[in-house]
Amino acid sequence: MTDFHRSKHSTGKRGVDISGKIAFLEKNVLDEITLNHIISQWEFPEQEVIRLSKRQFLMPGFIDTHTHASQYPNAGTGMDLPLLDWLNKYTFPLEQSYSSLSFAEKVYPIVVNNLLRSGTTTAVYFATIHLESSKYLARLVKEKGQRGFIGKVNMDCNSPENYIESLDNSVKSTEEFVKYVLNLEKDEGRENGSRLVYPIITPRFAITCTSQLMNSLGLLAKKYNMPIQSHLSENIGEINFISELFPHLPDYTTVYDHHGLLNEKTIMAHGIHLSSKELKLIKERNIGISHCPTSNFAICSGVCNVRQLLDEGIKVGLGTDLSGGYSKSILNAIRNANIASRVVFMASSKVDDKPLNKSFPHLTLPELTYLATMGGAELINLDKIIGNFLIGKEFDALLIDPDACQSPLDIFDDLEDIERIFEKFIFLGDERNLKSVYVKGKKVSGTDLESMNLREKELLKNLSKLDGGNCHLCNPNS
Ligand SMILES: O=c1[nH]c(=O)c2nc[nH]c2[nH]1
Ligand SMILES: [Zn+2]
Repeated sequence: MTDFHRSKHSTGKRGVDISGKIAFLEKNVLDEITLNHIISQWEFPEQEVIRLSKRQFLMPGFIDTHTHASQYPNAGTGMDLPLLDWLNKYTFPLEQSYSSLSFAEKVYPIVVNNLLRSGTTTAVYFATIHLESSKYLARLVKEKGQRGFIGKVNMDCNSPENYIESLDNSVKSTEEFVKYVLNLEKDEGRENGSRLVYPIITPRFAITCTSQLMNSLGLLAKKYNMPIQSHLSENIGEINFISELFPHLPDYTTVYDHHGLLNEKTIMAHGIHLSSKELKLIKERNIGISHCPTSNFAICSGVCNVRQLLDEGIKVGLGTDLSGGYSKSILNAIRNANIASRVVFMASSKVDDKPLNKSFPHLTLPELTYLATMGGAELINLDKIIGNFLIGKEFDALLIDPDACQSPLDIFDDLEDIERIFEKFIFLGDERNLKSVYVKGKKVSGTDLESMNLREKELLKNLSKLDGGNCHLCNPNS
């Protein structure tokens, strides 16, 4: 039996307390007598105990360390071109549409709802260059109860004429955006735990930012002690263009360093084609790499050697990189990170030297799970607050139901233990298995009825075959 509890009433110690923090953990609660003992010991009301069924379990929420909310409408399309052509043909024209706030109002709620539904409790977002639409995304993330880092994108060169900012405007509107996001939670005392939404400085990449803009953004990040995100070493054409633009600097990583953009709060997406000198600099500056394998495969950017990054002691998290990556789901990123690590191994070994039937250094299930949770928390410097279930951390969690209605997992009772069920969820599961999604102790999404609005319920009812499974939709009496 596994139970947890959330109390709103008392300041006494609780499973998950009123500020959404984990107040205690108890092991081996195997019968009602022990449970009742714990209930009275911790003084919480019986009706607030949530009992998990035999095979249900909790895991930390997923952290998507790199995604473009604005590119969501393109997800699943446009995979026929490499990065720079892909940006020009598909991505910039879509992003330009967010000059209209009403376009953002149509798209962004769908993005945030869908990421939450996929178990992404924290997302690090790129918006677009547009101030009002970016502010709207930050408001929305907070309203929906997701944890988020929101970046107003900066681009003042090498960009389409209808999707570019002046240097002056870019810096001014970024500072306004930062102040706006910082003020969103101004009235909510920090005794309620960490904030939910943070601004993040977002030079798109060194191709679309002048030296003056990058310098100014580095100073702004310093002034407000803010994180920074960008793209690094994703594609060979991109790297060649960088060396044409910055011939006086030795490599791509140094370009960012030279402009004051690398520190322990910097997240760089991709980092596929890095030299050993660049790896050394990345380690020295303690920046994190967001590994985006779905995108790396989809637009043929390359295969990132995550084992090497980890061996160098570099922080790594996972990113979906919508819409270079076609999937919004971190489960999908985990699966592609697994494949990428095997591709790296197979490409680097002669089958004669290292027979594939011996153990090989692909990423393991614990490592993949780590990248999707604690690894991400380290990148965003929230590793003391979220990422696992230590006492005192905030409860960002997924309640997984392997037996959910129309679950893609088949469980064979005679064969399974919890490790196998967990592995099956990671490789076969999807949002149908996410019964509840919690951020800071509050349920923000999930398949159970209470968390859905009417439209969502109708939609799910239509999708469901009403085949007598065990969810409320299939079986209203259950
Ligand atoms: O995958 C990517 N998506 C983008 O939108 C982008 N912009 C610069 N570099 C990029 N890479
Ligand atoms: Zn990206």
